[in-house]
Amino acid sequence: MEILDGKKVSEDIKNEIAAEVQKMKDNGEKVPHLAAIIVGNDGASLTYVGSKVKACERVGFESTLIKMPNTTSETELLKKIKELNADDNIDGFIVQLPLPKQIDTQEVLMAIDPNKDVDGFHPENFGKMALDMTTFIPATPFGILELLERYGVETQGKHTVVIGRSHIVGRPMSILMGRKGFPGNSTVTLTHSYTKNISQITTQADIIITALGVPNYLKAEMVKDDAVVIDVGITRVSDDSTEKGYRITGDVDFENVSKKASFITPVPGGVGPMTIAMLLKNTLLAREQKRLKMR
Ligand SMILES: Nc1nc(=O)c2c([nH]1)NC[C@@H]1CN(c3ccc(C(=O)N[C@@H](CCC(=O)O)C(=O)O)cc3)C=[N+]21
Repeated sequence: MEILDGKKVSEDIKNEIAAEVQKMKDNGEKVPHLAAIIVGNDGASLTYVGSKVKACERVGFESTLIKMPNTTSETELLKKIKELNADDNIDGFIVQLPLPKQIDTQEVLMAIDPNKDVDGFHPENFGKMALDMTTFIPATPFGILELLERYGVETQGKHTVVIGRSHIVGRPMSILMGRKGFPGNSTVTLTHSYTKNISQITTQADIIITALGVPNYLKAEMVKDDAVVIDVGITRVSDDSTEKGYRITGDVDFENVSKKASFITPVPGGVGPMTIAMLLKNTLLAREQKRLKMR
């Protein structure tokens, strides 16, 4: 069994990005500038956005964090988005999800200029992704592809089972793994809450990607020998023995599943740090006005 070390690979990627930023500085060019809007004060969301800002500093990007109250109306948020769309100083921005219930998420995502949509959530970018066109690939799926690639995990002709059909992870992941190119060319099964006999499906999988948010969901009996297991789950469970009073846990029963898997991502230190690194990568591409295509 080999650990897919997202913490380490994300550091490598950040070093690569920092070197690109240094070149930009040496040439007297403007460095990439990422902005993030966060509405409300959900603890986990604030932590993630904080990590994104810190990562920007680390690679030499400029960053702007815009905090709006929980009571923000959709109109107010749309106005802020229009400002960022028009601001030539901002290369890319994200609106942290989830949003408070008075705000329609799809309306918000559609308001973002597709050229600044470094999350890749705008329907135009999502559509391009599905059509194998160059675009911003959503950061979490992009991070998973990058991990598979850097560890030389074969995806071609493999059966990939994705658990969970969220717009930000499961759905794009199912599309990307089945796309032409590398990593891709996989045969994909997308499972969700209406899937029957899920164990019968997961035990056929060469690659399993769980994005559910249910701690210890994926048990050893659900996994065949030598499967590749990618755990996208991140759930905070209270734990008084830790400094913060909580620890984070994935969807996978790591202790038992890791004995069977050929490759497995840990939580923490797997997909999470990769998500942040790939958001930076997309912002660099936005600055360079480039998009990514699979090879
Ligand atoms: N518009 C938008 N884009 C996102 O990309 C987005 C979002 N909204 N909303 C929430 C999810 C979640 N997400 C994570 C990012 C980093 C870690 C991360 O760094 N995790 C660390 C540990 C963090 C901890 O200790 O809590 C790890 O897994 O090792 C986790 C989760 C981005 N998301």
